[in-house]
Amino acid sequence: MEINVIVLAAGMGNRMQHHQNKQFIQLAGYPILYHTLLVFQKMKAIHNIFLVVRNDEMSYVEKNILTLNDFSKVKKMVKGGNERPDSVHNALKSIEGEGLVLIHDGARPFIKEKDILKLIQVALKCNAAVLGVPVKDTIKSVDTHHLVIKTPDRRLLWAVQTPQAFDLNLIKQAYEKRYACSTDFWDDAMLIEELMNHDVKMVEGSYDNIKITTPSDLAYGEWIAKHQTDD
Ligand SMILES: Nc1ccn([C@@H]2O[C@H](COP(=O)(O)OP(=O)(O)OP(=O)(O)O)[C@@H](O)[C@H]2O)c(=O)n1
Ligand SMILES: C[C@](O)(CO)[C@H](O)COP(=O)(O)O
Repeated sequence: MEINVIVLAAGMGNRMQHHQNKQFIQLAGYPILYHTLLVFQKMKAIHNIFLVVRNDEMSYVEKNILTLNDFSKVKKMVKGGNERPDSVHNALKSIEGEGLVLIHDGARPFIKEKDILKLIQVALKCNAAVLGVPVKDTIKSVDTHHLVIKTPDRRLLWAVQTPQAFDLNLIKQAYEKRYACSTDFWDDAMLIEELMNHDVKMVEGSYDNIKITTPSDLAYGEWIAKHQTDD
């Protein structure tokens, strides 16, 4: 069974307000994207990595990141699209055959091997699984005037992360149908939930698996890099 990973690195990083793509910023001495790729490169269970980057950044990545280690599992660099789902769709089109695909944000460098393995085990059984953590804050739903509509039962709320793992054909079919999705969708699993009438299983991950999104995440990221353990 082939296990493929799509690593997404083609965003603009606007919320980071940095002159460079946020994935190229140094964290614990290496570019963020380097850390992310290395986790998957080192795993026996992972066969192929499809790295999605912006067209004008392909040669930068080739020269400045892929040369920092043995990244032989990176089978292809795929051109990113305007929005995250366009980037995912481009990558899915370049993966052939059958198997599992894990979709991961390049901006989540603290993903742990043990959580990926747990996710894969579940996805192999049920074809669609995501990593997440129970929310720590109380969440309120509000209307456009910020009037509180509802306070959902916190015990049932999880913050979803990546990787998200799917049977390759299932997620390909979902992406083919995505223009039929009437609402915006925020992650890949939402397409499976909304368009494929298929269950998605939540797998408990780690709070450290943050997405580097705003400048304060960099300082927190340095702290995580120093203190992270395998458990
Ligand atoms: N067109 C896009 C948009 C996003 N991504 C990737 O998807 C991941 C999650 O997106 P996010 O953190 O929102 O990144 P950006 O879109 O770059 O951030 P921003 O919204 O601040 O511009 C990132 O690793 C990003 O590079 C991508 O590959 N292609
Ligand atoms: C997919 C995701 O990382 C799950 O938390 C998240 O939804 C990506 O959102 P963004 O707006 O692209 O940061």
